[in-house]
Amino acid sequence: MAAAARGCGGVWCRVWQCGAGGSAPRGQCSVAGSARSAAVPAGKSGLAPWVPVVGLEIHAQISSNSKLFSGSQVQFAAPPNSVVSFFDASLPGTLPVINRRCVEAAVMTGLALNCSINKRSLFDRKHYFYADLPAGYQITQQRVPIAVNGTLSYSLCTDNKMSQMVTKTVRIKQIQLEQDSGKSLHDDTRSQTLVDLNRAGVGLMEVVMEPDMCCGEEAAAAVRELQLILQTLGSSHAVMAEGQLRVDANVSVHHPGEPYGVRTEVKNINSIRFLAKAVDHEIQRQIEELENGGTVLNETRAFDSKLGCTVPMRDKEGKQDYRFMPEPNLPPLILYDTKSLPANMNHQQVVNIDWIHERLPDLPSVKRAKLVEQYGILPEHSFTLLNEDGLTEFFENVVKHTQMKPKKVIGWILNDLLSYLNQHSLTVKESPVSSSILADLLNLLERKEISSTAAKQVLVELWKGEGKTPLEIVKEKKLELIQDQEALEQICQAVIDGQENEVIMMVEGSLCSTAVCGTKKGVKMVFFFSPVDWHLSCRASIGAVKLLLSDYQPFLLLSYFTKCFCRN
Ligand SMILES: Nc1ncnc2c1ncn2[C@@H]1O[C@H](COP(=O)(O)OP(=O)(O)OP(=O)(O)O)[C@@H](O)[C@H]1O
Ligand SMILES: [Mg+2]
Ligand SMILES: [Mg+2]
Repeated sequence: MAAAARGCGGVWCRVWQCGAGGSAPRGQCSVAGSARSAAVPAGKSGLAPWVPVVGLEIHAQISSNSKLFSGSQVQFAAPPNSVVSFFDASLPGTLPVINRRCVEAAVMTGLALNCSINKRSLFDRKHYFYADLPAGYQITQQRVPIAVNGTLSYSLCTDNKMSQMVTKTVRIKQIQLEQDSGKSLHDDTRSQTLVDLNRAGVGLMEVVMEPDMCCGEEAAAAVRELQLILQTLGSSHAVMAEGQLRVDANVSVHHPGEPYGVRTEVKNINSIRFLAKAVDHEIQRQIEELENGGTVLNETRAFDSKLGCTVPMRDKEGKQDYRFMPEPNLPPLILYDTKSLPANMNHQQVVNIDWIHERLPDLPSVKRAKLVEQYGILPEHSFTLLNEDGLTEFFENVVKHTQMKPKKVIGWILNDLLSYLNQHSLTVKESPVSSSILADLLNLLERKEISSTAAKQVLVELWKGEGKTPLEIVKEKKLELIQDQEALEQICQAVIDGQENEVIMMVEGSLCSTAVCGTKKGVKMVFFFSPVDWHLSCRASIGAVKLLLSDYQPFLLLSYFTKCFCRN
């Protein structure tokens, strides 16, 4: 299997072809790794290369206190069937009452995704039979949804380099309001299926994207951006692990210039990483199928994360007839804008699109631009800041409480804080070092009271979360920089006098510019000092002397340091 970049679309749009190199093993997605090559080897079939097409349907649970059409609570992980009203259980005689909050959340989301908001939308019944859908139908918006014709811009990096980012846009076909279903819990040991209706009737927004993407990486980046937007708006918590954001990935392949191929739909993917893998696997599977003379069925599949491949779902739907019909118990949903708002009504009595528009928070793209503008940080760093929940606030708090320049602060946040948190699987909010403690530490560094090597040592102590302040640790570990030149000279002299063998004294980093050579009892001494802050280097040198003499061949290190020195 070989893959290559499509000339016009840059590295992101890939053209696929089964080549002489043979197929990648089943279940492995070779997209990310191999798609960078520019050449397109001839296919087995001898036809033009394959173009993958990907379109997503994303179900976002609306963050609301109560359900879409009933007053029962929305509560994740509540005891089974503890938050179910008569309406949710479809008892006869119950009627839907629309939840204003859910409507506002959908309008907000539509506006944030540049959609046109329909001032008149309709509800329909979509019929299918499943144990966790007691009514036998779902109330959705099939004919006229609440929002249509939007766009979502998302960025992704080329060749795994954060510094080379490309921004792409996917069209949003529509956003529709609909009910979630209940959950079926299969107990294989007792051959039973238990039904939990807690989720039945929770408000969902289904965001339907046009088939504008072409690989798993793009799909993943688009969903991540959508997730950030929803979380910024507060219209959905969008936590995938809790099922608040579920993705159906539609995938097909075709030859350039030919109509789109038959699509398969990989249902209910609940992790961004799995989404990328599922899409890439499905593209590969379809190409292999077609190259081997088979056909792609219009079927529903699931992603098996253990095997890393998609598998047909047991409940193969084929072309299911949903018998859509207008929901007779709900009138058209009417929204207003400032122009159409009747004189005797205010925004509390109706949903006013303009009123919501004026109150939209800054979206992630705007926040990133502001971070770059305000703090002079690199665009790719603004992406990292927004990617971690709470990291932007952490960074801004540190900046507020330190004299260190934001450009330097970002290095400590991204290199030290983030790598520690990642290593220990902690969120920013769980960091043992708070933003104000980190700011205190950076202030000591900025005031040249400690070296950056010492600051890193202090940070190691701070991670232990023992409640000591950076200054206490500095004093305890005697890490202060000695500013008194005479005292420093005495220390150096003592080191020289104390050595019998050849001595190399190393500075911080490799920016050495001054060497002082001396001899005592015929022993050569070489010192390297930092050009900026010689006493700072001296301090490090003392530690280095011990290290060099005990752990390393002084001769080998000497040649390395001399190289450093010559370079400068
Ligand atoms: N040839 C294709 N290849 C890949 N994706 C496609 C193709 N044609 C359509 N799609 C995508 O399939 C999705 C269709 O979603 P839509 O909700 O309109 O219909 P559905 O899947 O039939 O309905 P349901 O909501 O019941 O799943 C869209 O995201 C669209 O971009
Ligand atoms: Mg759909
Ligand atoms: Mg679908």
